[in-house]
Amino acid sequence: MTTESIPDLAPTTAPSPEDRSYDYDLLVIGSGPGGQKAAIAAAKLGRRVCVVERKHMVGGVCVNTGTIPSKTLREAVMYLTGMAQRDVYGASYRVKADITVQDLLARTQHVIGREVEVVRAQLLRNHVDLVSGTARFVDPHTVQVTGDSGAGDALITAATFVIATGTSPARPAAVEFGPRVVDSDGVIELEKVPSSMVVAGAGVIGIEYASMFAALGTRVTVVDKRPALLEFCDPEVVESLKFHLRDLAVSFRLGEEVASVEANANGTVTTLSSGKRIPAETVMYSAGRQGQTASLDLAAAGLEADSRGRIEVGHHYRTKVPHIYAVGDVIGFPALAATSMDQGRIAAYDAFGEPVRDLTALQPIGIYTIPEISYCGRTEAELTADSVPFETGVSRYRELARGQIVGDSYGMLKLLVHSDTKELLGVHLFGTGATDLVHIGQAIMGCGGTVDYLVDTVINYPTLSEAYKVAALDVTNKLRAVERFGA
Ligand SMILES: Cc1cc2nc3c(=O)[nH]c(=O)nc-3n(C[C@H](O)[C@H](O)[C@H](O)COP(=O)(O)OP(=O)(O)OC[C@H]3O[C@@H](n4cnc5c(N)ncnc54)[C@H](O)[C@@H]3O)c2cc1C
Ligand SMILES: NC(=O)c1ccc[n+]([C@@H]2O[C@H](COP(=O)([O-])OP(=O)(O)OC[C@H]3O[C@@H](n4cnc5c(N)ncnc54)[C@H](O)[C@@H]3O)[C@@H](O)[C@H]2O)c1
Repeated sequence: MTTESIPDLAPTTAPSPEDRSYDYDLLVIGSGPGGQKAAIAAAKLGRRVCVVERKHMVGGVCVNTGTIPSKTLREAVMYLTGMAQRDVYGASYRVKADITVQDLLARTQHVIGREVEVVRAQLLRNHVDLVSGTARFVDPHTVQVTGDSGAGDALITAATFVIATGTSPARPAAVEFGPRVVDSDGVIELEKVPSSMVVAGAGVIGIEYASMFAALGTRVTVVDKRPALLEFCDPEVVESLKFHLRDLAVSFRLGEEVASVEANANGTVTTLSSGKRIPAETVMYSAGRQGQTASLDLAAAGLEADSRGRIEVGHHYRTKVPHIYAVGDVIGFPALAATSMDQGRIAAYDAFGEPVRDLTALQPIGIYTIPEISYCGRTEAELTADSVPFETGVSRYRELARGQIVGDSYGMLKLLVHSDTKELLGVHLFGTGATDLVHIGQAIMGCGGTVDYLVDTVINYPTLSEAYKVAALDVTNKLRAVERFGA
């Protein structure tokens, strides 16, 4: 939550590096992407930095329960099911016939372990102290750290603070969670791949896990109270995703609310507000997240959180208490790992008077469904609402040599181009490599480039990047046709 109401204070309120009146120049609470980058940025400025994190959570939600486990699980699913190769070797192609949770977890645990080591090593070599435990404010310059091992509490003082405590899954009071009813933390600890599953809440988390389980052969029913899926994305792309998921036996119950979930030893029954009852072996709840601020005693620091546990910040992520910053998921939208990292870096620079630029408005979105989705810039609906004249250019992977080689016949790239200036306004991708490929379009848009750049640029062959060239020529042909027909 960023707001204009918090004053943009400058210059820094932090003491000089020589001032030793506090234990640290910066104390960071939480070691997820936001906290890590804040700590390292401050350490690079020669500051004395400490990070407080729970023993089993080094690397944050990102490494332990969120981004990294889910994306590694997806990779394991893609490999073991042979999903990406079925266009080439046939619909019955599998790398392994009976995929167990152990098969999937082997890869996930390996990657998590390595990532935790990377985080520890980076903090260590930058001389950042990592203190194990849960932090709670005692006053605006002091936290009490309760050790995980039951060791006594420690009081640590600091001149400045970055709160990067992230979020945890929101758990409705009416739903009893257990072995059969899990949230996104519990789904990576299931004992077996369920034969059927209800996914309650089709945000990004819900739809990514729905894709993975559907690929594993689970019969998935997706329920969401919103009438449309991923409504911020290009509707054509979302339609393609739904087509693919339906092909994997996913059912959609959109515009429907989960009223209650009953679980027993045999399975679960999810009741919707419309009265429908859906039986399934497992239910995964992914109906939003809650800021992890309850344990912080924010009032002792002069702060408060909203009803969803989020902290309000102003320019450069400063809270209303000038020496305390908040970054990452705990401040709300967009709640992404990459954004959190940059917010952490910017907050640390601001705290210590280092000149820093704001993030550019052009933010990429990457959704790791099967197949994956990515976009950057404007959507057709936004441009139409703003009366911006535009033309589209489309490239289908099935017409690219690399698309045939990798066996992706469904992928597509769509460019949105200003009809008069030829400026690139948006890029939307669906299919193999979408989350990487989007950055070509982002770079062109970031530099104010036009579609002519793509027309005049030679692109390696055979690559999926060639989709940009094909789509650019498509737009240009359409624009030329308007001129020709108009004349
Ligand atoms: C299932 C899932 C999949 C995701 N996939 C993606 C993705 O593909 N791409 C993407 O960009 N983002 C993804 N995200 C979001 C991404 O994980 C977050 O945006 C990112 O982790 C937020 O970073 P953060 O800095 O806010 O800290 P977090 O990673 O949220 O970590 C916060 C840390 O603070 C610690 N903490 C909390 N309170 C205290 C306290 N009082 N004392 C000490 N420590 C404390 C916690 O233990 C935790 O380790 C996903 C999230 C989930 C849940
Ligand atoms: N690839 C990525 O970038 C990625 C992946 C996963 C998560 N994330 C981040 O994590 C955040 C949280 O994701 P999320 O999916 O948990 O939250 P969300 O708030 O985006 O989605 C929750 C969904 O649950 C629905 N819902 C809530 N209560 C319901 C009910 N009773 N019945 C039916 N539907 C209900 C809502 O309508 C909403 O669509 C995202 O906003 C995103 O920033 C990002």
